[in-house]
Amino acid sequence: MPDKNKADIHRSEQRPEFWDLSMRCCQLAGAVDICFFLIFLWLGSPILAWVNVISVAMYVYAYQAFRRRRNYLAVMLIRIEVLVHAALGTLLIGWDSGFHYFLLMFIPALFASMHRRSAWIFAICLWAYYVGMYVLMWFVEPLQPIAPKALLYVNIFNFTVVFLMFAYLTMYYVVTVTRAHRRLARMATTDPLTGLFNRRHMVALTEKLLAREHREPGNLSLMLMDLDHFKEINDQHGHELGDRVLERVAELLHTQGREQDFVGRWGGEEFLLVMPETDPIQAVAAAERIRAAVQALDWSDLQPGLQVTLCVGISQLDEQESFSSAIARADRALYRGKAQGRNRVEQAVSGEVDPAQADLLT
Ligand SMILES: Nc1nc2c(ncn2[C@@H]2O[C@H](COP(=O)(O)OP(=O)(O)OP(=O)(O)O)[C@@H](O)[C@H]2O)c(=O)[nH]1
Repeated sequence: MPDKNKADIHRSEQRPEFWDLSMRCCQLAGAVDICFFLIFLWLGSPILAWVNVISVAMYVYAYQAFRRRRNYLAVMLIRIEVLVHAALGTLLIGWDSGFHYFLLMFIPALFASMHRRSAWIFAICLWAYYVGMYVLMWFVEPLQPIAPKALLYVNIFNFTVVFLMFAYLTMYYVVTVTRAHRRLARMATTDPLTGLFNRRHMVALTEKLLAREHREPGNLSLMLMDLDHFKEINDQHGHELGDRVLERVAELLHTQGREQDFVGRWGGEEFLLVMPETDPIQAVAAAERIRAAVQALDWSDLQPGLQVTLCVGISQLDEQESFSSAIARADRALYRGKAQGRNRVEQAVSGEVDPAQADLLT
């Protein structure tokens, strides 16, 4: 493939929203030009009517070019159409027709599609073109004038179209940018496989909670969970099936928490459930419920006979204790559960881990 084409395709994959918006512009502009064709036929201005047929053809072609990702060609077609159409409309029926309003639509498009320096150069050229046309029409009479009332209607129509297009495109742009922001925020805070919060976000959420907890101590419980013999599941049935197991367990954990709890993927096959306002008895009961629910999961659709269990380590935040220290205690409890045969819930001992060592674990 020639390098130029490759570069064009590469550019087309950047800022997809802009190209999507450009395709919408083609549809809108094509529809407006069909209206113009009918209006100018009715007003008895056949040259302008047929100019609009050419314009519609150019927009159809530009739209097809966008679909084939030939964005450079499409953008050139649109630019030529708008520049020539505005100039012809103005020359034929006068400045008061308002065809020059369409040139203003270029300004945001230039800055959205080009490097800043090129955009400024084009914007200055556009300004010169606009002012040149205005000055020219001071000295030249329209070549195919229409009745003053008709001119007023054309002006109002053009103004309204540009007004609506600006409003619509701005709204579309804002919606697209907001959606992109949300997508980025979701990607930054969730684990792509399970859809649960990722470790970084869990730390951030819990730290926030801890700040409140240290001001007004309550009962904050941490539940660290780790699937048993997960390496064997991967080794015996494949990594793909291992991923499905993680997804299904994550789904279950997501449904088990209360409204104030939050759950995330802490590591490979480790999960963390943070439970505010939960005393040790409630935490153990919740952990037992989860342990039993995981054990009871039905895997027959994925791998008949598969059995999945997990161990849970629970810790309660001690007064003025750091998050990493509480997690480290839960981790110790968890591995006690592993050592005692797995598929178990274990409670951490208060003050079990030296907070200095605990920092190494998060
Ligand atoms: N399929 C899959 N496997 C993962 C993922 N992340 C980590 N693992 C695997 O999880 C396994 C964890 O194994 P170990 O740490 O030895 O623990 P285990 O086999 O569960 O043993 P115990 O925890 O002692 O019961 C490793 O084989 C990792 O490759 C993942 O996203 N998908």
